[in-house]
Amino acid sequence: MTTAPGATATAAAPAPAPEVAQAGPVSDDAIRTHGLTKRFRTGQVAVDGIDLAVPRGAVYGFLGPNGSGKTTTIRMLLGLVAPTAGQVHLLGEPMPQAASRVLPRVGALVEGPAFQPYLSGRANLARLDAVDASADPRTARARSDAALDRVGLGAAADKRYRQYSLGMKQRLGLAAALLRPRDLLVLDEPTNGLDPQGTREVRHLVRELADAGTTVLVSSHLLAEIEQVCTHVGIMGGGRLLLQGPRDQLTARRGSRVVVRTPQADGPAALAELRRLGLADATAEPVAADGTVTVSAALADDVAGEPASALPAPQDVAGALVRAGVGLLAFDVRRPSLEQVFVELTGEGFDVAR
Ligand SMILES: Nc1ncnc2c1ncn2[C@@H]1O[C@H](COP(=O)(O)OP(=O)(O)OP(=O)(O)O)[C@@H](O)[C@H]1O
Repeated sequence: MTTAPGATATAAAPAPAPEVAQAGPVSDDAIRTHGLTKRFRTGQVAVDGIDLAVPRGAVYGFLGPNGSGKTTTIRMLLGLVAPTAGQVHLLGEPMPQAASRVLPRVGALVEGPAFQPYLSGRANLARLDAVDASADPRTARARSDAALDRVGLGAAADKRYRQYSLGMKQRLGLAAALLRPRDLLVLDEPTNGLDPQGTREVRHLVRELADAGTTVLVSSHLLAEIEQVCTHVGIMGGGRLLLQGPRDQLTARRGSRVVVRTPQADGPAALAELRRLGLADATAEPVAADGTVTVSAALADDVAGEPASALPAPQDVAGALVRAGVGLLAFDVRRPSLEQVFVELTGEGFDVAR
């Protein structure tokens, strides 16, 4: 669990060396793992051979229920925990060998060394900034203030850390990750403890950082909270990476349906036409109070068991219905949410603990 937000994992890292030849296989991804595995002494395999691929420039939602292995994976990515097996490349360089070169370019919000409880938020950031050998001490105050403002903590900058709410602590952890420009941000449950407004602000911040060219990996067990900001998604379950890829493709491929509303009299014709077009699972809902009927059918290849090319495009379905004389009051393509995809894949609710 990520309960106590703490300092960045990068705070104590030395300055980046000048150009150094890359070691190991070169990948263009911001994060790449091969067979990454963690077996704890208890015998529990918390992470089970995962191949994570986070393209540069992506906002990668690293999602999964409590206990699915997200935090353990993130700790291995950052070199905070040694993998039992497998490899990690960050920004094209092998970890942990290249840690001193790579980590200064990586901002992280992870459970870790606590902030000093009796120091203010600003003073805590100043401490972290001071151990960064590459940071100019003359501009330390400006850096801390900018980071505090960015996460909405400007007004509480002089309050002691111990008086911060959980949400304020979480924001300070984010501010620490943002003390300097980063190529990659790794945020473990950044919305933990935040109210809906704070959650929206984090989403906004993530989008802003991504627009400025930073790759972001953001973990959450609350899928709906984060999925709207992601370009890519990886879903963990029981230590395995169950699904990974561009967000739109993941929901487009599974369980999309065309949904058509017609006058009641046209319902049977609509149903027949959808079946004739080869769409699976065509069903009609009971007639609504306004005398209309909603008919739907599966549009996705894996549901129909057909290659995608064999299925008509949505606009062709609409055209065929009109040609068949069906009165169209509404025509829609409904994609499932990521949560529905997850439930379909695992047969479990998203919040089920292991
Ligand atoms: N140090 C440890 N020793 C033994 N088992 C551990 C250790 N740390 C984590 N685990 C176990 O490994 C599994 C994965 O935990 P992890 O914290 O990585 O999950 P998570 O997906 O981040 O969950 P959450 O959303 O609750 O933070 C859990 O079953 C957990 O109990």
